[in-house]
Amino acid sequence: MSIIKSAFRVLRFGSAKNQLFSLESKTCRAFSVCNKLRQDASDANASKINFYVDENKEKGYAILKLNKGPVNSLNLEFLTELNIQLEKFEESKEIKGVILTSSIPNIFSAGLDIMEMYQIKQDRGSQFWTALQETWIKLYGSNKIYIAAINGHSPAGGCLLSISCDYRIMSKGPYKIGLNETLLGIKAPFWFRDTMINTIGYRETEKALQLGKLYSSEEALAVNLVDELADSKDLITKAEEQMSKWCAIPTVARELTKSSMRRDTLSKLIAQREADTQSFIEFTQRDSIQKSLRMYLESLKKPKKSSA
Ligand SMILES: CCCCCC/C=C/CC(=O)SCCNC(=O)CCNC(=O)[C@H](O)C(C)(C)COP(=O)(O)OP(=O)(O)OC[C@H]1O[C@@H](n2cnc3c(N)ncnc32)[C@H](O)[C@@H]1OP(=O)(O)O
Repeated sequence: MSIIKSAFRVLRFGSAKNQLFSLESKTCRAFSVCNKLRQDASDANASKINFYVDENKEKGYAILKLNKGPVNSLNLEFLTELNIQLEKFEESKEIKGVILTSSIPNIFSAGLDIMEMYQIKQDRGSQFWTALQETWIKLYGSNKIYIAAINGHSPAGGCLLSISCDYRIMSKGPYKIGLNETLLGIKAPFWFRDTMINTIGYRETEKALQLGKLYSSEEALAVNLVDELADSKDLITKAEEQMSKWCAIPTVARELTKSSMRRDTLSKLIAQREADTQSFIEFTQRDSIQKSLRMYLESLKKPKKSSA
């Protein structure tokens, strides 16, 4: 939204302005549908702490630590809470940037909660998908600086969260990151795909998405899926060093540059959010998809084989 707003300020006249205005108002309508949901989510989760926020107003940035055990899987309530927090950051005058990480050792995020796609009612499915779209629009379209400190596994939706940031540092270790949707029998949505293309390029994305490739941290560095590796103990320090560097850049120039790079990709989804939600519902209701999801869920729940 903020990027759309910045773009709106720059493109004062002509059809581009009208187009952005229409995109913005569609987005606002979709956001207002979520307002009740947000209230429900904050009531239901009043006693749980699904993330921690550590704001350092003096330095001008915050650290947001995902904390929804066991694996930070993204369900409707969690996404709704996150969206509220992202909005708070966006509105903050003191916060220039956010380091996005996880408090769960070895796990950044396991991606979408598969239970939100398996045997769900249409209403819930559409609320879930709308909330996910909103998270991506807020993160990818943010005027703030987002640095992902990827402290562990980051498949599928977890990878999307990190590639929606401006810079990624990943812990060295036996961790995997990538868009592995085909391994679940599903196709990555076009906006996941486009964010990946913008990060690692067309050809690498074409291979990665078809193969459902999960990259090791070294492989991820080699294809620019992440920008830097760090020992786990140094991850946050390195992210803070990087954040100081980004914060030192003149704000308006950086924001306008970011928005000019991301506007087209964002506009594509903003222009067709409802159709995209319908397509998610239609796709996930297919018997073949439900069967694939069931098998994938079973494989996750199988007792792990001993490596000895
Ligand atoms: C047209 C539109 C189509 C729809 C497109 C939607 C796109 C989808 C994007 C997605 O994000 S789908 C989710 C993809 N995620 C994964 O494939 C990751 C699966 N998880 C793992 O590989 C591992 O859990 C892990 C992240 C590597 C962590 O391993 P670890 O050994 O530490 O933990 P586990 O024992 O495997 O898991 C603990 C516990 O959590 C459950 N779980 C794991 N991931 C998910 C998940 N994504 N959703 C729901 N539940 C998950 C796992 O089953 C275990 O449960 P219990 O056995 O303890 O009950």
